[in-house]
Amino acid sequence: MSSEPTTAGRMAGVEPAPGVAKPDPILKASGVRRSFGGLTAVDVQHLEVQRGTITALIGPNGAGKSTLFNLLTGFDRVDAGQWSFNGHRLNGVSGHKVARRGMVRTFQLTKALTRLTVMDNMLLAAQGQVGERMWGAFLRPLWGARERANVQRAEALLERFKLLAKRDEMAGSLSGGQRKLLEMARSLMVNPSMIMLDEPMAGVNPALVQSLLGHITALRDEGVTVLFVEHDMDVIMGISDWIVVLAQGKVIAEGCPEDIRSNREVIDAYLGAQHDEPGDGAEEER
Ligand SMILES: Nc1ncnc2c1ncn2[C@@H]1O[C@H](COP(=O)(O)OP(=O)(O)OP(=O)(O)O)[C@@H](O)[C@H]1O
Repeated sequence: MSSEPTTAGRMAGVEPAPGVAKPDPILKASGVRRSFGGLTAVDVQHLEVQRGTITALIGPNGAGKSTLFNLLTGFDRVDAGQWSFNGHRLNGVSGHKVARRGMVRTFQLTKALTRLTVMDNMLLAAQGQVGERMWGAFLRPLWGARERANVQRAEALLERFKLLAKRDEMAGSLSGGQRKLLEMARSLMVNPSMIMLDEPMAGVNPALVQSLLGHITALRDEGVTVLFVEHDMDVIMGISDWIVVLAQGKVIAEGCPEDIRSNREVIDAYLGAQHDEPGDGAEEER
C-alpha cells in the first residue's frame, strides 16, 4: 500500500489540456454529442476521468453539464459517440443498469420521494436507481435476507451521514442540507465505484457545507471516484483534484485547480459569463 501514489501524485504528470489521457481512467468518452432542435448542448470530443479522484465539471449556465451527466448515466440518449466505464461500453445501457455497474448519480428528492420516510428512500435506492421502477420495488416481498442486509447497510449509511435519528421521518421534513446528505447516502446503497453529484452544495446552509465537503473527500479517500457539477468556486478550488471546464457543450480546458485559476480562456468563458457586470474582475460579489 505504501507504494501507491497519492491522488495528487497521480495527476501531477498529466498535461492540463482538453481531452488529455489519464494514467488510469475509470470513465472514457469520445465523440459524445447531443442536440435539442438546432442547439448543440453537448459536443465532447474526448474526456477521461481519473480513477480515485475528485473531478469537478464546471462551466457557465447552459454549458451542457447536466446533459452530459444524463447522457453518461443512461438517463438521456446520445446522438453520437461512445463511452465506457471500467473498460465496459455503456452505450444504450439504461440508468438503473449503469448504477448496478457501479456508476451512480444523485437525484434531487422528487415530490413523491419527499412523502416517503428516510429509510424507505434508502431501501428504494438499493433496488437500483431511484426514479425508475420505484413503485415496482414496493411490490416485491420486503423481508428476504437481501432486504435485511439492505436495512443494515441503510442504517450504517444513515449513521455515517448523521441521519439515523431521522430514519422514520418523511424525507420532505429534512432541511436543504440534510436532503443533500440523504441524496448522497442513497446513492451509496449500491456500493458504487463512481459517484456523480449534481450541485451537491446548492441550497445548503454554510454550517453544513463543511460537513458535505468532508463526506466527499472521505469517499475519495476510500477509493470512490467523484465527479461533481458545482458553481461555488471556493468549493471547486478547495476539494477538486482535477477540473474540467465545459463551455457551449465542449471541453475548453482541464487541469488542476492552479492551472484552471490562471487559464485565460476559462476566465473569459466562465467567469466572464458568470459576472455580467463589466469590470476588472477584482471585486467578489455576494
Ligand atoms: N430537454 C431539453 N430540451 C431542450 N433543450 C434542452 C434540454 N435539456 C437541456 N437543454 C438545453 O441544452 C443546453 C445545456 O443545458 P444543461 O442543463 O445541460 O446545462 P448546464 O451546464 O447543466 O446548465 P446549468 O448550470 O444552468 O444547470 C441549454 O441551452 C439547455 O437549455
